[in-house]
Amino acid sequence: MITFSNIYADSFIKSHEYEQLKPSLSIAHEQLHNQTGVGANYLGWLDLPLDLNQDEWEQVQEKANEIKENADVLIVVGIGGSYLGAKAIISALTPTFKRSDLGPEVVFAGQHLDGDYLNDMFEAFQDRSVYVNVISKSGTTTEPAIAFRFIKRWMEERYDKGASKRIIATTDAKKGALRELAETEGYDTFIVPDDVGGRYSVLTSVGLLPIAVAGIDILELLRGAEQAKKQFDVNDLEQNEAYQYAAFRTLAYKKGKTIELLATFHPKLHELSEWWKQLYGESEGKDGKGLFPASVQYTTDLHSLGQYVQEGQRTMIETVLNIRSQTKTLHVPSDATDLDGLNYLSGKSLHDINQKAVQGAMLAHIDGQVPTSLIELDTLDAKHLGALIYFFEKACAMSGYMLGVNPFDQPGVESYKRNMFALLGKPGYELERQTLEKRLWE
Ligand SMILES: O=P(O)(O)OC[C@H]1O[C@](O)(CO)[C@@H](O)[C@@H]1O
Repeated sequence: MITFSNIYADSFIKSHEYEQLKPSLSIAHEQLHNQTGVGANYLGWLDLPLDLNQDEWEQVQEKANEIKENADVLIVVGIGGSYLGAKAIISALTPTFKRSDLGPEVVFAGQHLDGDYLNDMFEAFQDRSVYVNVISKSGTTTEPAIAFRFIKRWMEERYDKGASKRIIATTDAKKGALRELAETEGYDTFIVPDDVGGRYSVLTSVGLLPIAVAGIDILELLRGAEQAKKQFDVNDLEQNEAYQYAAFRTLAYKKGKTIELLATFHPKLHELSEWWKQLYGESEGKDGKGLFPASVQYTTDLHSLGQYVQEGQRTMIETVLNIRSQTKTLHVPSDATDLDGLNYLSGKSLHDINQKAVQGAMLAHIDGQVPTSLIELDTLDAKHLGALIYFFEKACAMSGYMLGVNPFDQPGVESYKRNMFALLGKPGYELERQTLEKRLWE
């Protein structure tokens, strides 16, 4: 279902190096599965594919059905792990150009602080039936909290007391500002489990509700993850392709590479790259360590960043994420005049042409001394994406442990927040405000 190959990088990383990494991999595996490593309170994601009970799944699906019946639009309010997973799966599995007969459109808010975006949204959806899913595990994240204040007011102006029936909160089971607000307002709620961090939460109701509203089969997604769990929980480098990926990137880092580029050739995977960047960036980028996770979307970016990848500083590795087969594809028509010189491609599918671009780019980048690996899905569907989520999460946790960091915290994210609160004049930040303002230019 999912395969990983590092054969294209074997001149850069030799087989004895993988051999020598095996003890570290085994230790990381034991730490994860025996819950003896750092951050062991946040390992709930390891069992999500098996744990989601029938009741919970049915409640999510039932609420999704209600929204599908009554709404034209679902606004999902959240940032980071509270929206990236759902956005990734929905973009991958629904048509790029939305058709109104395909159920509610799922859109996102609260992922930045731009007022134009909210204004545009209110204008666009003024005459459409709207539901809102506000998602915040902590309940205190500034961007979604501010966006939700605006959206809540707008919903109340439109639906009066009926607004509370159209707003669903996904948050902590017991504590936090959003939990309190939801209880006061009488919103329906879903729970973010205590032991699952935001960036590992796509297979909880955080991701599953918006994904189900978009018409995607969430059971298939979970089945895919369950199958992946069997495959990627095996403590054996030869058998476990998630561990091979973790080993590849770990060894590349040890040999001085500082950037990992995730390259896709399918625009529908663009948002999945965004999800991947948060997963790896927040999990590994700490204590002065970690590969910087960046992404490119080919072939588009072969005409911009491709130049750098081919000939710029040799600091990166590339991980190509490819889809082997496409069910619906177009075939190049033949043309009597052949003025564009493309008749040599007549009858070929666009997918096959894209695959030649994958091969051509990989070989070129290998020649350009970029160690390149390949992750492949047989096809793009809910089951494969469920498996891919588990593959990346498992490889990320393993890489983090081998790197010697806590892959489940994100202390660095707090620094900008403290400064922003101080500069905004939040009570309690008076001293910091003075110091910061002195440092600012007039
Ligand atoms: O769901 P919350 O608590 O609003 O957090 C959203 C995101 O913010 C972060 O905590 C970083 O600020 C991420 O780790 C998380 O995914």
